[in-house]
This record gives sequence, C-alpha cells and structure tokens, in this order.
Amino acid sequence: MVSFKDSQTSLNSAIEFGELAIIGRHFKHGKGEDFEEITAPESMQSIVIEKDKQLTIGRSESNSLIIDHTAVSSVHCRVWAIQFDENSIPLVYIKDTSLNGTFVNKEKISKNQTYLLNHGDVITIKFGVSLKFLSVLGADELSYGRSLIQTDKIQTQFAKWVVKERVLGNGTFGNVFVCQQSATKKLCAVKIIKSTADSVSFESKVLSKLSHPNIIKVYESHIINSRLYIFEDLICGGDLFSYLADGDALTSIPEFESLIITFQISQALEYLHSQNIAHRDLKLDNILLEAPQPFTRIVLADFGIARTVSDSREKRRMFTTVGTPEYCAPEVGFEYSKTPHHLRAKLFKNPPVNPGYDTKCDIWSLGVISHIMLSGISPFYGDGDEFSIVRNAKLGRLQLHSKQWDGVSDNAKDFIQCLLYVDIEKRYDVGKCLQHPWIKKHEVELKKTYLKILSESCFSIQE
Ligand SMILES: Nc1ncnc2c1ncn2[C@@H]1O[C@H](COP(=O)(O)OP(=O)(O)OP(=O)(O)O)[C@@H](O)[C@H]1O
Repeated sequence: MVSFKDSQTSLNSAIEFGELAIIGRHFKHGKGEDFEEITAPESMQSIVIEKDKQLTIGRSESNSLIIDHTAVSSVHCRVWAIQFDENSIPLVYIKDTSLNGTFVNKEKISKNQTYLLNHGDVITIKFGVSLKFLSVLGADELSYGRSLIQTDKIQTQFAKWVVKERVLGNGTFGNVFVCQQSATKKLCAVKIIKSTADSVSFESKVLSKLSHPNIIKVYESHIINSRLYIFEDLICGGDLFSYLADGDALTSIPEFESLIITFQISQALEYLHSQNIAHRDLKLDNILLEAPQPFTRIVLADFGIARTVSDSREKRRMFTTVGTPEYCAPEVGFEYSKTPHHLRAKLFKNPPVNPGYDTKCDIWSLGVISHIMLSGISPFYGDGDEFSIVRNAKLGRLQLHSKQWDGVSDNAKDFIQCLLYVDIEKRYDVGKCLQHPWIKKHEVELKKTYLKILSESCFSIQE
C-alpha cells in the first residue's frame, strides 16, 4: 500500500534538512475512519528531505512516496526545503495538490495552499499514511529567530499580525520574518528594516497601492522605534538564483520555461512602467517563486530602491547610480574605475553630459536574467570583478553562438539582443518586448500556461 522510490532511501551525500517519519495509517472503518500506529519496515520508516529536491507523495509511480489507494490523488502533495543561505535555517513547506485534502495537525490545508512545517507537525493523507515532520535541528529550529527578536527588540504583537520566530532571509537593511495574519491565520512575511530613510519608504508607501499577480503584495506597514515593518505575502519557493544554482554555477533551464518566466516578469514590468515606476534592482535574487518547480508563479520582490519617475516625458529621468553592476544598464552610471567606492550612490552632477536613465534600465536587467536562464551564463560577468563587469556591459558585446546556446531558437537570441542594446533608443521598451516574435509566436500557449499558473496560485485564492 505504501512504497518509497529507491532513490529516497540512499541519500548519504545529500544535504539533509529533515525527514518525514511514517507513524501510522488511516483507513476506512464502516462509514467512519480509523487510525493505527504502524511500524514500517526499516528501509521504509522515513523519507529524507534534502536541499534542492522536491518530494512528492501520491498514487502514481513517479512519486517519492507512493500510496496506492483510490482516495489518494495521483500527486497528492509536494514537500520542499528552502534555505536562504548556507548559514540560515532551512524552511520546509508542504503544498496540497489533492482532491481529498492533506491535513497538518488535523487541519485541512486548502487546495494549492502552502504550509510552513514546524518540527513535530503531523501530516495526514486520509486513507493513506500519517507522517511526522522532523526538522534537522529539532525544536532548535526557532532559536535563531528568537534570539534576533530579543537582541533587536523586535515587536511581535500587532493589531492584525503576530511576528513568528522563523527567519526567511537577511538583507542589507534588516531581516525578513514569517508572520501570521491574526484574523485569517494566513502565514505572511514581514520585512523589518532598521533604517527608515527615504530610500526604503517606497516599499511601504507605493507598494501597498499596487496590485499585480507578479508583484509582491504589501498589506500594510508600521514604523516603531526606528524600524519599518512591512507586512507582505509569503512567497514559498525561494528565489530564482537558488532555483538556477547548481553547486557554485548557474544552469540553464528549457526554453519554454525561460519564456514563461520572462513573460511573467514582462507582465509585471508593463504594469510598473505604465505607472511610471522603475524597479532598478531586478536580478535573480529578487525574483521569488511560489514553488521551486517549472511553471510556477513568479513574484518581483525587494523594491527597496524602486522609484516613481515623473509623468512628464522630459522629466522621466533618474540620475542616481544604484543597483547591482552585473544586471545594471550602462547608462545607470557605474564606472569601470578600479576604485570600488565609485560604484555606489554616485550622483551625476551634469545632466546634459550624462542624461540619466529611465525605466528602460529594467529592460536591460530582464535581458541579463533571460540570458542566464537560456544559457546558464551571465552575459557581462567576465572574470567576476566589478571592473570587468561594468566594462563589458558598456561594450555590450554578446556571444550568442557559443555551445551553451545550441538548441536555443533564433527568436530567443534576437529577443536577448533587443533587450541588451547599449543604445537606449534601440533597446526595446516593455511594450515592444511583449510584441517580439519570441513571445508572439507562442502567445496562445503562453497565455494558457499563465492563466493556469494564476488559477492554481494562492494569489487567485486571496483575490
Ligand atoms: N515576501 C517574501 N517571502 C519569502 N521570502 C522572502 C520575502 N521577502 C524576502 N524574502 C527572502 O528574504 C531575503 C532577504 O530579502 P530582502 O528583500 O530584505 O533582502 P534584500 O534587500 O534582497 O537584500 P539586499 O538588500 O542585500 O539585496 C530574500 O532574498 C528572500 O529570500
């Protein structure tokens, strides 16, 4: 009735983040149901949760744990672990994809909802097995968050929210914690930023007024004791950088998967740019996935340096050099001087010589991201120091004929070229990107896939 795939029982070299231990089974008993504790054979007592590998539980042969019962869906639920960096505590999520439901501690998870597992949680597949989640750190998985809350004197109780002792990630300006919406019990994220300078206020002021499936949803924000708390949706699949990472290198993904991600980012940019907002820091790390799998909803996050540009065409310019050189358009103004401090917050003093830049800076970044997805190569990275990255970007030479591009269509290559023109006039805007043959040729399939992604996403459930 219950079986494991062989690969799940011999994982000695993998990084383990926890396990799901079989503790019993559920069965039909007359009109009701019953539960009995079971001791599975030794080789089948637990299923290991490892880094970068999604586990599936269900009826079909392809699952990591197969439960052969008609009440169990073909893929009933998925389990995966996310770790922000190698020093942070992994988060293990479960997503229900079943007809009859997946239960955690006897509560049903809504279909397509994702739940963050805590050490000791019991997962029940009705008329299948019950599994206990054992975190690799045991009950200690909360200690890091708890100590941060204490040392940073973080407020945990709000009228509508409770901040949890789970850390999602750390940024330059602060930390991101899991929190819970008191009324609905829904898990969300709260970004807690130490500084309340103007540079971070965009996230709290403007983002809460935006509504787009591919842009992080911000509910509200509060400033308490010089800390800005931004309550937003929890996006559970990690970032695109981790998704593409393979050891120390990045890998390419299939062309249609790259296309659907590019399409979703373009949708978000079309919305942002139509409101005269530039993100200014688009990069793999700031693109979050709802689940670490192909054809999932992607969400633009980290609007810490985003800016609203003027409505007037003449004034639609920005002059501050910000962003990340690897993804940054040449006109943004990073310089290839060997002096590193030049590379941050450099103000253009003389606008007629340096005309500044506009929202097309995001298009360049999208070009870099799509280039990486299609080939596994960052186009201007060179030997990796900022000097060569900035110089290469200013030259704008692309090598779209190396072996990494074998099998990539000419349309995809042309799309990349159109986004990475150093000449801003020649570079496409987002409207033209969406009209490019790479997208137009697949428009019907793309729209169908996009609608399916949204209909299966928590975004559509909340709206
Ligand atoms: N809403 C969210 N849901 C899930 N994870 C999130 C969310 N927001 C941020 N994170 C995680 O926390 C990490 C830090 O996020 P944050 O936006 O504060 O950092 P950052 O500003 O990108 O860092 P830096 O400024 O150094 O680039 C992200 O990389 C991401 O992994």
